[in-house]
Amino acid sequence: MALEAVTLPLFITFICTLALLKFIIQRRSHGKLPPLPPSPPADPIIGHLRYIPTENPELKFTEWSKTYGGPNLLAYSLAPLDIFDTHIHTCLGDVLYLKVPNRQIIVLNSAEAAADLLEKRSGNYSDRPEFPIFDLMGWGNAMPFLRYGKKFQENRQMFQEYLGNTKVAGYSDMQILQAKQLVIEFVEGKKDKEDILQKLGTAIVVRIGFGHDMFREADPVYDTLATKHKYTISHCGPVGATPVDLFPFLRFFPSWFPGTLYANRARSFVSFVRKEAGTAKSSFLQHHMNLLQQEGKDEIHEDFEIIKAAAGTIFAAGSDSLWSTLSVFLLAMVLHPECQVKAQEELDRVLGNPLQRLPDFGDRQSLPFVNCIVQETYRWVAVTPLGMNSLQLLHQWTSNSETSQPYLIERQRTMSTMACLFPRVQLYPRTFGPYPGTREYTGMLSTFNPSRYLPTSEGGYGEPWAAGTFGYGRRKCPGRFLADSNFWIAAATMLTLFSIHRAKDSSGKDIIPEVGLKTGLSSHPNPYECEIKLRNDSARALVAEIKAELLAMD
Ligand code: HEM
Repeated sequence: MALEAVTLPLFITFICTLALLKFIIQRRSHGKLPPLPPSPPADPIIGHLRYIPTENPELKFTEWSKTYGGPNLLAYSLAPLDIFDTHIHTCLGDVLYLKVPNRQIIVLNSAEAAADLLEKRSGNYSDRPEFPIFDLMGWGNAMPFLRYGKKFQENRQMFQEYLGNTKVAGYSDMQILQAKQLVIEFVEGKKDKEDILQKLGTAIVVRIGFGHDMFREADPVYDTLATKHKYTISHCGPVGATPVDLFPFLRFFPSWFPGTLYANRARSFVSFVRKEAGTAKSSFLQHHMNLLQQEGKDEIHEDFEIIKAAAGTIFAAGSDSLWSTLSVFLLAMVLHPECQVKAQEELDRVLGNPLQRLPDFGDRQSLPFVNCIVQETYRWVAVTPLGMNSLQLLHQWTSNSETSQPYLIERQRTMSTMACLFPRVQLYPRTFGPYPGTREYTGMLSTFNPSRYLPTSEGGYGEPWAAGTFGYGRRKCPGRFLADSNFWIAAATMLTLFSIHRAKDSSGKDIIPEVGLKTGLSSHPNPYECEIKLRNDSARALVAEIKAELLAMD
């Protein structure tokens, strides 16, 4: 008893001394370390939670960057300071530090800052944080949400094999056919333009992922996919920022508990993609299932789940992103008829005037201005798969602490790159040299100007393609070759055949759409109106040929 009376206080004193020593050592070592990147004022405990808007947070980040952001000196330890020129002090801030409960965020506001970390040190910045909301939806095995490790690398390999540049070249006939179907749907005018664009985005990835060919008219698989997917994208909240993401324990609480709304919506989402998909034609799913069977693995094997998740990812990551990109393209054409005219002059030179044929992939090199429109669409309003609302998927730091001058970044400080802010970096004189005229960046309203990429001898600014459309480093979009070729052929075909006009109001005046993005799992332009008409008689004749070709295939 007496011994216990002595040992307990001794033990408590020992523990307290250890804790005190640890605290002193940490304070000392942190004293020597550089500070965190600059940060706007925050609340105690909840940090910036109250100040990060759920709608278009990227605009707030831009505003904060101007006031609080620090220069991109993350590369300090990789390169000598003189790589930064004298404009550095006048630049908008490249790097911001934000804190919300359970998560610390480094916002990289420029392509250089993003490349410095996510590309040059991608070995360290390729992890992902946990996304409980997607676990609940049954997407825990889907590549975008996988932690960096063996499973991720195996997934990545599967994607690269099926969606690599050479493999995608083999899908060109199917992509051209889908672009033709898109044309006919516009000419028939039976459906809303967004439904037509969504169907194109879906048809291609469903064919590649699951081997299902979508019919032009009602298709039960498509109808289920479209309805359920629309529900999901509009009900799951901002990725990585729902209450359930920030406080994972909420998923275990009953539905009436505040904050569990997202979890309940997610629970009600079934992984319908896997059930609905047919596997009749050669596809990603069929190819990998055959491989599993050859290895003697049956349907309850863990690898089977991984393959189903990968095929589901092709659909989820690929369909909306193409749909949104096409919608942004039409919006740009409505707002900038001068770009349309210039592209059509180029198309007429290559395809004949009157038109002799539709464009195909072999024409891409001969159509520089069409290519500029494609690249400017990516830059102007950035869309990301799975709707990061211009925030790319969070990259997470893997090792213990990063002490690169002048900022300290520790483990669990989650990296978030901002696609929407990459355009802004192009205003920096230090990046691309001085420009004529003043160009003010105002978020996503920045000027749509495809000529910026043309050489100065042709009246352009000679800018390189904007960085970051498909992400950075080891998590860069594996579907980028497919996405880019899908978008290119659809855009080139539409420009060849159609003129895209502003709709008129009741008094006959042009309706000029406003540019804005929806927030949710998918970043999509706000609804806008436009008129799509055949451009001339030769376009009409080509459409009649396409119709006959498609009818013969039915
Ligand atoms: C215009 C269309 C598309 C755009 C703009 C786009 C863009 C992106 C971006 C920005 C990321 C995040 C990269 C990062 O974390 O650094 C990403 C990831 C991803 N994308 Fe795409 N993407 C598109 C189409 C597609 C398509 C068609 C597919 C599949 C067929 C696809 C599959 C994926 C996957 C699986 C990931 C996750 C990669 C990982 O976590 O390692 N994407 N995409």
